[in-house]
Amino acid sequence: MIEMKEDQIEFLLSKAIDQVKTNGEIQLVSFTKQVNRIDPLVFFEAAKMLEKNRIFWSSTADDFCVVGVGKAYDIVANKSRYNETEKEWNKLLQEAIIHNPYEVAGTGLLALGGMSFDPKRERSSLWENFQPSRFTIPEFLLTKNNNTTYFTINIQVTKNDHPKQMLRACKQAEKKLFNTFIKIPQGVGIKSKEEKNPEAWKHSVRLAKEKIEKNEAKKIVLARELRLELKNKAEISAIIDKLIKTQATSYIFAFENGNDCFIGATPERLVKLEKNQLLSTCLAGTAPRGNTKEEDTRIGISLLDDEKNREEHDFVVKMIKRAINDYCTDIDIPGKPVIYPLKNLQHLFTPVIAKLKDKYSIFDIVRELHPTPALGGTPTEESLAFIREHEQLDRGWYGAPIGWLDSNQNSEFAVAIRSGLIKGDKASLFAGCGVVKDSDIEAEYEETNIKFLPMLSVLGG
Ligand SMILES: C=C(O[C@H]1C=CC=C(C(=O)O)[C@@H]1O)C(=O)O
Ligand SMILES: [Mg+2]
Repeated sequence: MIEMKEDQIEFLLSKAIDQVKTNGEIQLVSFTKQVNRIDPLVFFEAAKMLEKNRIFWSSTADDFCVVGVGKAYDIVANKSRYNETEKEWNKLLQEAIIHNPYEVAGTGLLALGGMSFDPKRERSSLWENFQPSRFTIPEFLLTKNNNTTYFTINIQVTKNDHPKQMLRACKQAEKKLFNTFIKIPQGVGIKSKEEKNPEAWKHSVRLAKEKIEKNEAKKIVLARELRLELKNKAEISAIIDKLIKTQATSYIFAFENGNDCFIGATPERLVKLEKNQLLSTCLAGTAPRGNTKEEDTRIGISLLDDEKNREEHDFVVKMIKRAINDYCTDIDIPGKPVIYPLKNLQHLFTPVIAKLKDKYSIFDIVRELHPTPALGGTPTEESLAFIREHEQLDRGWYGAPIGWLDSNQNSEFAVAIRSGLIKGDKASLFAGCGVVKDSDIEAEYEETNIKFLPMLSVLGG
């Protein structure tokens, strides 16, 4: 275990303080060490003691998990959010003093965050605590990658700081965070459920179909909301715990903001970058799971051959192919989808592999990909305009890119679906579906009902 000595850390902090005194720039100091294994969820629960916002992210398939606590710095952006964020991130990296001897993805100086689905839509009070785009460099970060665990402390240094005091504060926080006696609380259960305007939603599906019949669009994704009242204030770690246990092939995420928490289990990768290796996913087209193995296989086979679902899916494949074409080489996309099974439903899935050209970054790709026709539609602008006009819901961060990036050019973004916004003892769950020319309104309605299940079931519904 390589660990930095205290006097070395003190030296780095003093150096950083001196730099702030001379150039007045935002100065981050980051140091990482390997630590003994700890359950990231126990760490997340222990972090409650510090009364700071927490972020949870796991990609179960890769045995990868990061937990962020507090903020060393927030990159908040508005209108041209990709450019603004990239510029600020690069500037922070340029000035930062980073001690991270491990070239391991997800360790060291890292930002976690997300953005709203549509920056042109006015923000409603539901999402008042979630900016149009925010990436947090957490003060404390636990990373679990391939069975090894790392702990990073990120500090924004100011000119009046004292290295010794800072070190003492860090050590105290660290002690609290690594309290392994912490127990994960129980869930709280649901008191009541209310579907928000199901008839108005069905009407908007009818209007979307009419628009498609008139050839003004080919696909429009429409979402709706399920409001819940919980029996008590939600326990975020209890929800994460259940999501991990029930949604083994999804990303599990939680972004806390005071009393609010945006949380979910999404199967949809937007993009993963390891240096220049790019992975993306086309995921659209849905059917339920069967009750027996035979029924399940039969449903899967008919989903693969179903014209309506294939059309929904193929719009996504075409768009992603086109979107990355100028930015990548060696693009490999199979000609046919396969089945991606989840606990409550199954999807059509086409993986995308490519190499990112040197001059481009994760921000270029996220900007080009979002929203794919799995969440927006085809053509993009027409479908977005329709959603703005007819959807009864402020999507906020639902359906938008969420993820992380580190200082070693690794990053991963998912599309925030199968999710909900928790506000104390209230919750709003979101689910949408792709409307195409052969859509049946009642069948689409049923599809959204199944898509509520991953969140609904872990909340006790
Ligand atoms: C919009 C959602 O799902 C998308 C992703 C996969 C399949 C979809 C579908 O078949 O309609 C949707 O495009 C959602 O879960 O809220
Ligand atoms: Mg669908």
